[in-house]
Amino acid sequence: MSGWRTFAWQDGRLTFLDQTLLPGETRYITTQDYRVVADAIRRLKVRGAPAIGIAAAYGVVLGAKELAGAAQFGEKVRQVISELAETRPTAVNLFWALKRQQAVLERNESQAEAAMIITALENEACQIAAEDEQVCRAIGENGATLLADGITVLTHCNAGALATAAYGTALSAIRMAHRQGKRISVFADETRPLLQGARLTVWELMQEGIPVTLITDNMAAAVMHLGKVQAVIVGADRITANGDVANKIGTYGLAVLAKEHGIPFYVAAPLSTIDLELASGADIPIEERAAAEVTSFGGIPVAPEGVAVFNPAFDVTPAKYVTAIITEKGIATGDWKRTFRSWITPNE
Ligand SMILES: CSC[C@@H](O)[C@@H](O)C(=O)COP(=O)(O)O
Repeated sequence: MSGWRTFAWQDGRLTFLDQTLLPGETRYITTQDYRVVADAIRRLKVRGAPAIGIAAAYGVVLGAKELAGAAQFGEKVRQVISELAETRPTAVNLFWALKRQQAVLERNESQAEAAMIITALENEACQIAAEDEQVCRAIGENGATLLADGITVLTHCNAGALATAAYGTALSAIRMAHRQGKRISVFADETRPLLQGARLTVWELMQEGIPVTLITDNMAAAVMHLGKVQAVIVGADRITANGDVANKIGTYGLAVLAKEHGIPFYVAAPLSTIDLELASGADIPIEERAAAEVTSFGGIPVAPEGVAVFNPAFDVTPAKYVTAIITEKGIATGDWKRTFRSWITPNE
């Protein structure tokens, strides 16, 4: 990637790229305050399921550092974990990463001093970030096997390096195929209301020299009908035991369209996005965001004041529309529950 990183951890400070300012400005925020991390997750300065988990894991470290020396240290760190868990409800990676930090706290709490617990939490956060980079690389290598030379793929939202520690998930597959010398072109949906496709996916792909064409969300049906797309590949915020997939609002429509046009619909995600505790997509909490995201565009009002707005940030694609789920362990093409169980050991 061309000289930018989603995260850096150095000398007890977290640095992250403010994604709300892209593509106009590449500005990093450096903080020692977990509240700044929580706020960044809420406001989508850090966004994308794996990236939210990584940011939250570092947030726990920052919170614990601030509490070093406080009475009832363990209890207070648990409160920081709860606060971070309140930031966004849909991406399960957030809760997966916080559970890992909670487990570190609980393993060390009875015999270790605060300083040792903080070191253990820091090691775990760095491990979560390092693992994500490896995992995304593996997802990309597995996903690239599905992308033939010369095809055009359509993607939605941003499932790229910005949404992870590096490489991305859906965009990792595209990246790896491109790096292998395959000629892959991309249609990027703009992804209303917050334009992750236009602002972030296009930015990432253009920096890597991958041919990308921007379309508005309502053009996807037409480009498929015109025979311009050979595969759809998206990321996920949560995948349930039966293979249902929550991802950015608009994904479900693309899956239905892909089926109608006989186009494969691929989902690329790490195992940390699979939630075996939920039986189906109906159980996934779907975040609803502020009306202003819909009633204005780039800060300019585009609807009469006071209009009623429904603004779900995600939708659920039923498993029957999913051709394959690409993970770091391999590619699932059905029999979801059994395949996921064979990949995920309890507590992983
Ligand atoms: C690898 S990121 C996968 C998903 O998190 C991504 O597709 C998505 O829906 C992100 O939504 P966002 O609201 O921008 O956090």
